[in-house]
Amino acid sequence: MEQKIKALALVAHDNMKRDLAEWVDWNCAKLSPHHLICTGTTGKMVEKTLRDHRREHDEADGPHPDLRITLLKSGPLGGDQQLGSLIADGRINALIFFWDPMSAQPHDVDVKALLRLATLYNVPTAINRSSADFLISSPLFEDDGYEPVVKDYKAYIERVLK
Ligand SMILES: O=C(CO)COP(=O)(O)O
Repeated sequence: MEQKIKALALVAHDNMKRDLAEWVDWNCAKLSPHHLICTGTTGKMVEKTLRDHRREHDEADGPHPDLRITLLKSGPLGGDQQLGSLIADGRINALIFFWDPMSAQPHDVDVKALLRLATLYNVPTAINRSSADFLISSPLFEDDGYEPVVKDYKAYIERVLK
């Protein structure tokens, strides 16, 4: 049976982009069937990595599905916020975000907001290579029936203000 297409968000800060490129290269076959949604510069790198991988491994891997990849704005120019908005709309199934623990970012508040929304909406999130390895190799990654539970915020929404 065909696997359901997931919307996978991929993001990396500049110092972590090499790590993400290696991870994407290693996981090309698992990622390729899905819709990849990336911040701008990360997306360009992910797309190049996947195309190079396919060119090199063409015969070994057999026919490839078309790449589905969406490039949002670059992170510091609003890409993290665009991704956060997609999460709030329930349109992201997993977030792989290799953020840089050693450098301050000009858009630190956006980074924090993105990670906050991913937590709030219980989106499976990986923040480094080992957690990304665990996420993509989990049987739940292949399980089309798995729906993360989102807390019921009805009481909060309907609270009476004095
Ligand atoms: O800054 C980012 C995430 O916070 C990533 O943005 P780029 O993919 O455009 O480099």
